[in-house]
Amino acid sequence: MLFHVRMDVRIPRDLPADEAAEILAREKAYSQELQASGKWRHIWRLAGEYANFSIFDVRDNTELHEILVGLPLFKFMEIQVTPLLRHPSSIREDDS
Ligand SMILES: O=C(O)C[C@H]1C=CC(=O)O1
Repeated sequence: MLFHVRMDVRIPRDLPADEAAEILAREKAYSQELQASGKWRHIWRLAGEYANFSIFDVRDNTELHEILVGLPLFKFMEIQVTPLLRHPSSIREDDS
């Protein structure tokens, strides 16, 4: 199942810099591992925002939920999820 996910990152200004750096390093490793697995299919930065648009390709809602709650930055994020399905006019082979 494909999902579009918007993640807005809100790291508190008073979080110590070393703690923030450690969380961001774990976040990057976690994200890149999931990208390599194919479950996190795309990620884009939103210009001018500390946010991303991502596409996940996962088994079901439960797997997506487990991935999202496992994000090291999860407690500092606002997340919006939109389930996607193939458009009947699509000519692409890889969008379902
Ligand atoms: O920077 C972000 O958009 C938040 C987060 C998502 C993946 C990652 O490496 O960081």
